[in-house]
Amino acid sequence: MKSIHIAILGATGAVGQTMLEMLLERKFPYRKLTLLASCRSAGKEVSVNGQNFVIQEATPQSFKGVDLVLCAAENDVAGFFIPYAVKAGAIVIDNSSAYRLDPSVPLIIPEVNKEAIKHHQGIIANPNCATIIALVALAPLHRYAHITRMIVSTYQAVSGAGIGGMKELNDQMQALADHKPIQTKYFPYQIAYNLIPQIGDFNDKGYSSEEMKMQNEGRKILNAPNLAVNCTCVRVPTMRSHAESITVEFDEPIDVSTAKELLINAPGIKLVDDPINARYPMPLESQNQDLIYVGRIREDISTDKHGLSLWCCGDQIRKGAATNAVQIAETFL
Ligand SMILES: NC(=O)C1=CN([C@@H]2O[C@H](COP(=O)(O)OP(=O)(O)OC[C@H]3O[C@@H](n4cnc5c(N)ncnc54)[C@H](OP(=O)(O)O)[C@@H]3O)[C@@H](O)[C@H]2O)C=CC1
Ligand SMILES: N[C@@H](CC(=O)OP(=O)(O)O)C(=O)O
Repeated sequence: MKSIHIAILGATGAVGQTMLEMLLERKFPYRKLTLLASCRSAGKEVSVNGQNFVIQEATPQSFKGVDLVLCAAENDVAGFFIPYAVKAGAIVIDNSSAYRLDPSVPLIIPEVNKEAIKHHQGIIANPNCATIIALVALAPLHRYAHITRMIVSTYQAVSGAGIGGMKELNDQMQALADHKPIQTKYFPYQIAYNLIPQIGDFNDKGYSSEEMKMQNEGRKILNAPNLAVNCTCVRVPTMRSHAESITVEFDEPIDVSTAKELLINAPGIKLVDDPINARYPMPLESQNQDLIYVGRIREDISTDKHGLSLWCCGDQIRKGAATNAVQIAETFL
């Protein structure tokens, strides 16, 4: 693809705005850029790096002549518009979970399984943000010794729920400071000064939809249908950058120093692992950038199987969504 007309669907949202920033920051060589959102935003101007862009209302006709669509809308909006975009001949890189488990749709993290892009039939899916963060950190280890089991607890920032989630935390902090009643809309309970162990709906075994993504998407991305995953996802009152505690079992021995060596040279990772000097990944350090921070790497002392535990943090709007999608788009240049 030489001279690209690219569109962002959901361009006013947390992910869509960051996609726009990433296209500009990474100097993506587009010929034309179309920004689409709901009728509520039509005509609004957005400004990024001193450049102004006007938002258009998305309609089924919006995709005529578009080569690439970066979709940053919720499942129902993505599910409605994407078939029109594909019919119009565009390649769609979708951030929603609408198509992720469709066998005809590659589910891509460029650092992990870029080669699968070539099987696309018009749609390429961007994985769940917590899954991207975990797998960027784990893939270099998995290439050395296969991961057979993962036990994960996530600490997910409010921005994972979009622009509305960030506003809700800010508003609640302000209301509490002003001794006013707090409002909840995006989260089921007060999130300020709280933790909420629910992201998505629960299945009949008691796991939330967010927790099942780590298993189902992880198996597809790693091409490991028998990978055993037990995940607990928690919403925490941080603004940006998810954190994860991960314990993994491997089919072969892998010691802590080998794991550190593999990670220090791996793309997309910053190893911050010096606990004696209180250096470990934290969301305030990993936010607003694309690197996944990994640290606290240690032997799993609870088992004599080959196990390691680690802790990682990553900005889920950047590498967990917008940048991952733009990296996929760059493979079409
Ligand atoms: N936030 C995150 O960390 C991550 C989000 N994702 C996924 O990315 C997608 C977007 O999430 P996020 O940016 O957080 O959400 P936001 O709520 O911040 O943004 C939603 C976007 O969708 C647009 N939209 C809503 N309804 C329509 C419609 N009828 N027609 C066209 N556009 C519409 C909104 O436009 P308007 O402003 O006009 O309403 C807005 O641009 C979701 O699928 C989410 O699951 C994936 C990984 C991480
Ligand atoms: N659900 C994630 C963000 C997200 O949108 O994920 P997904 O695209 O898988 O729904 C969170 O709330 O932190």
